[in-house]
Amino acid sequence: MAAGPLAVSLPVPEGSTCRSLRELRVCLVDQLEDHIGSLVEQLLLRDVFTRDDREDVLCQPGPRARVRKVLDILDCKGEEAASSFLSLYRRLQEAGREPVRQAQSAGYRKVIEKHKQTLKRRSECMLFYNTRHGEKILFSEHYVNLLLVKGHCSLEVKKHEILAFGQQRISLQQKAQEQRVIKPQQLFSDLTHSQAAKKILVTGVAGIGKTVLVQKILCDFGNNQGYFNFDFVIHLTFRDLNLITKPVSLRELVLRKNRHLAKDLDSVFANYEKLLIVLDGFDEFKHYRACDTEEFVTEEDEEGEVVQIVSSLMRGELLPEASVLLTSRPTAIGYIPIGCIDCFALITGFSMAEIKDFFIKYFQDEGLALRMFEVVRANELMLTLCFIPGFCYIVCSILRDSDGFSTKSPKTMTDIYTHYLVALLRSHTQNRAGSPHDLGNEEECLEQLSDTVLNLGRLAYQKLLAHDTLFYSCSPDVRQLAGNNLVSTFLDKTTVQEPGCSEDVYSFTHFTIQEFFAALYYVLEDHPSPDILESEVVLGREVSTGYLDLFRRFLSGLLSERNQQLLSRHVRMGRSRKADSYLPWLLGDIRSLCENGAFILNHLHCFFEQQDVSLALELNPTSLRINVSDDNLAPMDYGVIKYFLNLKCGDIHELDLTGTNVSTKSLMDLKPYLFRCQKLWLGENNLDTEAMQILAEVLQSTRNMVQLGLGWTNIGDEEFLVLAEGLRTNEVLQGLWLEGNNITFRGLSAVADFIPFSVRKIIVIWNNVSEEEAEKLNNRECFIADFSNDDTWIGWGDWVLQRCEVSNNEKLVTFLNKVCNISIYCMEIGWVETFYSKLTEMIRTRIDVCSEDDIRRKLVKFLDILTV
Ligand SMILES: Nc1ncnc2c1ncn2[C@@H]1O[C@H](COP(=O)(O)OP(=O)(O)OP(=O)(O)O)[C@@H](O)[C@H]1O
Repeated sequence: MAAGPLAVSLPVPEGSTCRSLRELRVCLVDQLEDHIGSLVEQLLLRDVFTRDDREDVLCQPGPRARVRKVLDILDCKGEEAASSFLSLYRRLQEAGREPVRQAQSAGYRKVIEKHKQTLKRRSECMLFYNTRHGEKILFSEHYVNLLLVKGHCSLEVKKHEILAFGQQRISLQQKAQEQRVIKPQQLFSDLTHSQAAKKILVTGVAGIGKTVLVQKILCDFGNNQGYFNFDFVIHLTFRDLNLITKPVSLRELVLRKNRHLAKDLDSVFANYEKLLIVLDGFDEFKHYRACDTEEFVTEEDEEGEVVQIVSSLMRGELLPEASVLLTSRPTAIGYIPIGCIDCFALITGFSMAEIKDFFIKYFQDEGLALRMFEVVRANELMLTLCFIPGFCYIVCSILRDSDGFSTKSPKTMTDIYTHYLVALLRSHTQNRAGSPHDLGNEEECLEQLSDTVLNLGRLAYQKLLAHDTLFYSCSPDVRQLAGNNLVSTFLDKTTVQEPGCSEDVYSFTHFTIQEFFAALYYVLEDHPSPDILESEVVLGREVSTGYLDLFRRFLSGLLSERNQQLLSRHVRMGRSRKADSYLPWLLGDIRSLCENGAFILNHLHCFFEQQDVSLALELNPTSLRINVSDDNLAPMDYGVIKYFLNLKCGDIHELDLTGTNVSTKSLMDLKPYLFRCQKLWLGENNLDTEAMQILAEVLQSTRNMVQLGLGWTNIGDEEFLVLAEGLRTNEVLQGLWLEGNNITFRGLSAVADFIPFSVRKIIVIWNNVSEEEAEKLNNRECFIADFSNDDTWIGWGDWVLQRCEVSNNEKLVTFLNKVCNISIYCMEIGWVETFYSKLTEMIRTRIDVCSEDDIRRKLVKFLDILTV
């Protein structure tokens, strides 16, 4: 039997709720037997019941036994659960007091069923950005939980999210919102025991899943999974509403896509408190700025402009008790009359578990999915944006087509961001209000799109140079953009509440998107002002170290031929003249970095972005020194290093992996290249026996390695002895740097017998060696256990000074932190004094030309230390 409202209402006694329920038990069983199904679902939804509780109830024989089971469980759970139950009960009571309406009739029930079947059919397939014919994907098999949060997010949280990378970005997402996450059904339920929300606004950035959430609601409703408060859900999209140019009535609007309701629409409207109207994509509405109209339509048959009908529904002037769910990107919500919204919810996308789930559902083969997921997890930059389902989807489709980036393109980060940009441009400009496609003129369309992209790019570029990630709506460059529809695809808006006023703050969805747009602007604009790279070239120094790394990588990728071609199909661009000057500049820079041993990692990324193996032929440095030290290397960093080293064969004069957090696995991956190294620096990493085993194998057969640096790597006797095995057959090693480890005199003595002839020094200062033992070691030919060996240390000092010379300011500070610390107490040794006075000189010169205040301050501090 179908459940109707309660026929009789029970007076609920005062006092303890549990006790009251016990007293009312017999009557409740009578009253609730017809409602038990939906009641249990509601209890589950409010987290009063667990899934196990529900199972316990549902396996009882018959509805009366189920009610009794519910009451038993509530009794065990205590007061809070009993109160929640009571509030549900009261709602049923209230419904019971209302006059028995047509809703009860069998005919009405049949229409509900028919409508549900229609929604079920319409929502059973998932439509992706680029689904093609024959690619029917079942919604239920592909839907992944979305994080849906009630209430607004603070600016502080926003700021963190924009800047955080990779895993950190994704877990921030989860942590910040854990407390407020709700399920889609809870949007409509009365969580606070007050009145249920009737007018609900769901917002979130482009591609975050607003439309998919709507589909989820329709699908669940069609499948009788929840939403029992509603008899009908009517789905309207603003994209469709835009096509209506004449006055229209609500009845006509509904019937356009719901002909099956033609005969029964009166009943649907008559029961409007059981009706949910979903309006999807407010930001796409042609008239979204005119919604605060005061001209209302109050009857469902009254004709009016579409905007009047929409606004009347939102404000409750038309079908006052009907529920309305509105979705919109954040940038347009300022045009929704504030007073009409009861509940505000934000979709924040996926956290790590959901991203993984998405991959599993996408690839439909768990093994493959997990492999692909690992590819993404290893790529910080790619992972960063995966909180947006739309991006996740694009990444997956690219991974599928390119077999995990191993064979075909796209291969680089810029490729992925460009695909994302193109997909959004394509998907969200079609039929979009005021979009160029409306003009039906390809040329004009391209023009407008290009202008918008250029304007967005200019904003991104200028704000990047000013180190800004949040842009206030009052600034003219933002105001100029705010009215543009396409802009909402890429900008996010947060409204900040200040005492007495509120202010809109814009940001790109993520900082990386801003960096990407800034680079795009640099490519598209003939004379960007200021020209960041120009000033670098002219002034001969980097404007802001590190800060522009990602901008440069994107720039290189965007200047590559393949991305220029892809983009030119969607935005107006000639072959950028910048590419002609950029490549010689990049190659020239890489050449000198290889020769002087300065930090090269970001340049290698730029080189990788080009994906042009022929470039390697043009690059012939006199020596190959690869310095990537003092940066925590991510798997994608190793990828670009290996890419470069594969193209440049021959000896590697120096590979500096100091302080990179290199793992044993990465070392294993790098093994083929280690054989080619003449000098290998692995200091300041935690190395274990397995890592030593790898190095021992390299030492056994290398014909190249003359210097191996393992200072401060936390190795003790055990690890050292594993390494030493490799020395037995080695004939080329000259210097082994073991300073700052835990090796004992015993360990060192044990290897003394088979140290190869070639070895001239083994530096063992700061190990587990007493002064006396150090003395003994110093007397053996190659051990150096203090600073008295001038030859060695002068050589070391020269290397340090050269490294300082070629380091940019940021790297220099990191480096000075280490070398200024070492041994002030050794000042009386001759070479130390000379070394420090040269260092002081170098710092002075650097201070003179330093334009960055914070760096200058740090340099002055070092100077103070050294000149005491
Ligand atoms: N919950 C989800 N489960 C699986 N895939 C999802 C989910 N949400 C979104 N997606 C994927 O992301 C894509 C974009 O989602 P959707 O169109 O719902 O975003 P949107 O927020 O409506 O974006 P816009 O504001 O640009 O219209 C979908 O086509 C789908 O591929």
